[in-house]
Amino acid sequence: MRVSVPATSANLGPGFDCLGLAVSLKNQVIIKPAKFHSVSLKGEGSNNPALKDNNMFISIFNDFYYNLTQKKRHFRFEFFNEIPLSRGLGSSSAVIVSAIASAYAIEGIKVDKNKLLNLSLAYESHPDNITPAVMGGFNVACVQENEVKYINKSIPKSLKAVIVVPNRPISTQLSRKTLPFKYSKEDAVFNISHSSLLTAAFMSENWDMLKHASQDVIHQKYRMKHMPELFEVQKTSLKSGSLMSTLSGSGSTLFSIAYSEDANKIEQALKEKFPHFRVFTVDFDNYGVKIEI
Ligand SMILES: Nc1ncnc2c1ncn2[C@@H]1O[C@H](COP(=O)(O)OP(=O)(O)O)[C@@H](O)[C@H]1O
Ligand SMILES: N[C@@H](CCOP(=O)(O)O)C(=O)O
Repeated sequence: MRVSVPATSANLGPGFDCLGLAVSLKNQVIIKPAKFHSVSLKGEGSNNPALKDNNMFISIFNDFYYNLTQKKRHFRFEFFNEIPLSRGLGSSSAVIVSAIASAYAIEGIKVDKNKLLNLSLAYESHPDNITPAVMGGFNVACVQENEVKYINKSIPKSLKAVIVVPNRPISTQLSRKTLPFKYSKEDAVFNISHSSLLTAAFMSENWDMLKHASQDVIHQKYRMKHMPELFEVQKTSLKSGSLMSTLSGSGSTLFSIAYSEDANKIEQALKEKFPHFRVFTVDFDNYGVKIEI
């Protein structure tokens, strides 16, 4: 049984805790029944011993598996991770979604994507990462009475994501603590209007509007000041032709969207200026979690 989940970029500037999209960078896990518990880990996180001994995927999987079957069994878990940890690309959402999907799939129990999304909500209370991780594409989501209400839309092949991953992680939990407790009415209006415009731009494929619509005043500046180089990354990306450039989730990744034909030029400019950061270009993912039994 194999499950793969895409990385996600949440907020997209003004859409704090409500907008997110999926990119074709994936974590994959293969699980087989076995005589003894064993774990193999390749790719991101493979040099982190804690992920072998105390793995969030395995504890969520075990809880769900036991609740579903009332049985305790041993498995071999083979992880192939492409999503960098704690860099704002939804690594924790990918773990949550894939662990729950796997517990169902290993027993051959079908779980529809809406149910999977709402089960994931118990572990990740803001829906802007889990929705694209499950559904793929661009997503607008909110939570009402413990249920995610969302609308999603595919992103065309004519766009690519240019991603800059700094060498320092940022924990989502800690990063949220650096944000103000209160905002002015002006800041609220600024973000509501820009987030609405950004949503309309994605829905109508009005890509030239992204640059104007992706502005935010409620979270990026507070977070990016802890890594001031990110302001330069953002400027360089926009100057080199990206359509928008925003902090990915809570950071530290800077995420840009570009027309496919401009992506290479933007990637090269960023690589030249920020040789100590990882810079790469990927497609968008319009499918979301994939379960193969
Ligand atoms: N591949 C993985 N396997 C197990 N746990 C993971 C994995 N990726 C992330 N995690 C867990 O999620 C935490 C990172 O979550 P978070 O700070 O929200 O970062 P992100 O922005 O990448 O979602 C890690 O410290 C680890 O506990
Ligand atoms: N809306 C959340 C998104 C966190 O995304 P992550 O990928 O950094 O976990 C926030 O801004 O805190």
